Amino acid sequence: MEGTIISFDEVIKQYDDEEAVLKGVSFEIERGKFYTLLGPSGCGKTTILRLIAGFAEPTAGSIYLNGKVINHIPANERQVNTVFQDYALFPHLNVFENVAFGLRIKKLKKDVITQKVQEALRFVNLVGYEQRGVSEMSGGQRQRVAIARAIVNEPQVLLLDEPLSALDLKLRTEMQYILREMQQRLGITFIFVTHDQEEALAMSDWIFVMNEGRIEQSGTPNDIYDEPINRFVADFIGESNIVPGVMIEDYVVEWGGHRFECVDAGLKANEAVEVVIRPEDLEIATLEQGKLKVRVDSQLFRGVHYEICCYDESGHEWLVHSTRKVTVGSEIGLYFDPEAIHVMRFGETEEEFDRRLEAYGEVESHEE
Ligand SMILES: Nc1ncnc2c1ncn2[C@@H]1O[C@H](COP(=O)(O)OP(=O)(O)OP(=O)(O)O)[C@@H](O)[C@H]1O
Repeated sequence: MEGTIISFDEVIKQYDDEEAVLKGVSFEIERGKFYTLLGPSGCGKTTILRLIAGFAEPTAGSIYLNGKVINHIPANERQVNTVFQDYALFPHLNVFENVAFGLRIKKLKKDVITQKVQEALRFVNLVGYEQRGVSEMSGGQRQRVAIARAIVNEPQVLLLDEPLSALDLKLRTEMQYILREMQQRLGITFIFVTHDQEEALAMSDWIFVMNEGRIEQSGTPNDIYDEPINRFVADFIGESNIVPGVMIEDYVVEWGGHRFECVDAGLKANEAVEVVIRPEDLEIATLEQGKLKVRVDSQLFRGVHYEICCYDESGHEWLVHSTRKVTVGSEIGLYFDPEAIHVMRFGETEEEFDRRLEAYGEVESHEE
């Protein structure tokens, strides 16, 4: 079923007399997609999950589930389940009993419970582990038991609070694939919390980037990576080179005393802007071919690429990811395509950014 399943309308959450943890958050979640709340520690991600689950109530604003306000509906009456960071499994129970727990509370018949638990275990690939104590399992296996326990209740929404953070890198990557695949097979809406930007980019249909109780930007992983709307998002999602510049006119931006062709438009002439170029979009070139002249300061081998730190004539630092090795101390050129430049307005909000893109689209279609 398509359509909105959860929405937040200007939700504020304040604990005691302290500064609000959520400062007016609005968003819509569509059925059957994989959403990620991404942001630094303390920005309010877990608070959003707690509000959706019913473990906390908003101070102001409304939360809707299937079109109905659920601000005061108790947690056990919402078709929502949570997988916590520490899995919250019962250590003294075996796998079967951990997964069956919620069903026993609902007093379902024994054979129905067995059938549902088997189905959930099949889903997470743990058939045969029914009698195993959860304390005798690996982190990844325990994670899968926690997921089985959540999906056995057939929730409409599954909330996952940093479920992979306790795993080592290899297992985490493996679980990212498994979770993503599981979400697509189940067709349940997943709302996943992480502070790991690579994890968010790899797994999500849609990302909300949060900072200090607000959503800074929302969009597909590509939107957010390619078109960050401000310095916070550009810095938080991947590594970026950010320089102050001036928009001369549509498709021409200037910084460090040089003008460059770009693909951005819709800003005011002579407007002060910030220019973003990703390190992997800078190519090592000769001094003649390069658009920027820089001196190589340091170079680190990172396995797939070299991470090269350079400085231009005005002392600005440029980070380059390249498979080519350079000589530290040498002068080199850096080449980039006009598409590699992304121009951001200072402190632009998401609404302003959307309006600018829309206005720009109208200009484009007039010209056709
Ligand atoms: N029950 C509570 N009482 C008072 N303050 C709280 C409570 N729960 C959370 N907070 C505060 O709310 C802010 C946001 O916390 P939240 O757990 O939502 O952030 P987060 O983005 O999930 O962070 P993390 O990634 O570290 O879990 C923090 O400053 C936290 O100290």
